[in-house]
Amino acid sequence: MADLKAPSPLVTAQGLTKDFRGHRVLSGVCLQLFPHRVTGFLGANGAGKTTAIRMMLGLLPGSGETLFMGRSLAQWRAPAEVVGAVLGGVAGHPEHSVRMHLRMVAAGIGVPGTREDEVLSRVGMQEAAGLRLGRLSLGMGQRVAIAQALLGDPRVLILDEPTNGLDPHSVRWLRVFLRDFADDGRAVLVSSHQLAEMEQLADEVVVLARGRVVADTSMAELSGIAHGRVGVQSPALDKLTQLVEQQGGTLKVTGPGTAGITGLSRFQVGDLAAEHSVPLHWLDERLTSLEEFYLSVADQEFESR
Ligand SMILES: Nc1ncnc2c1ncn2[C@@H]1O[C@H](COP(=O)(O)OP(=O)(O)OP(=O)(O)O)[C@@H](O)[C@H]1O
Repeated sequence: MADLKAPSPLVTAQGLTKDFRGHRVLSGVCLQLFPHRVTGFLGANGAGKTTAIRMMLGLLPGSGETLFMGRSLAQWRAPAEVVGAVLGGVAGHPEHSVRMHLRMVAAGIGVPGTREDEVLSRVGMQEAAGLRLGRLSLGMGQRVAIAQALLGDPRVLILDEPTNGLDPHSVRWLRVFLRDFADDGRAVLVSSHQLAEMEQLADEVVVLARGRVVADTSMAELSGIAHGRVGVQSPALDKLTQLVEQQGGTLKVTGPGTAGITGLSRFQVGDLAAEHSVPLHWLDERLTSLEEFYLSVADQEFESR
């Protein structure tokens, strides 16, 4: 039954597909971003996260579609009010002060006068307004990049690997900041290949492996699977669900063809599947990390192509 209270997504990306020189790097990627939610975009280096994010923002051509509150970004009169993006550190003239830089970006996107001080205070950088861009530490540069993304007061924030190179203090700050931003009814997409960090940052998670979504679930569910459930991949999950439930277990679908099972051991699940001719493409239990989980699924995906 449909959940009547489920909020509508602020962002819907569908069928994102991209080839680079005849090589497919994204295959039909779909994801949704919801208000009040921090969604993690998790995948190893080269999985396709940056490509997908750039396509969503209209910075890279390809097939598929991304709608922000029902419209493509190009249809919005003021896209900076819809989405802010952090795609690496702050890019500007190294001799410009932080304030000057933000003022110039604000003028470029049609944001009036004094908003730079407001966004600097949002990221705790009021004191740094007079510093030159070229003298900022990595962590400060990241905060200024976030301040820049906030200039248009966007409903959605998209950050590509924002924790790269950050010290633990800055990562903690980012967690609190993203939580506050989402609590205000906004949506966040944050990509990372660092699994432990993602577990702290995100409520929902979309796992990308070799250009495909291999899991789309809550972080709690994924952590549960990774840390002590039986994970399965099968083209016959409906039949497997019935069998598992008959045996007193529970099966939760976590992504295309993947699921987590509780209440049965992997031996029981394997035997049950064999007895009823349910094909299993992957079966594992008590994985120690999310990385093992998604690499196992990715390898299975890759081999079955
Ligand atoms: N401009 C390009 N030309 C050719 N291949 C590209 C280009 N950009 C990305 N790729 C390839 O596309 C694949 C996905 O890259 P992408 O940068 O999207 O991955 P990622 O998940 O963001 O990884 P990372 O964290 O390393 O940036 C990789 O195999 C990469 O080599």
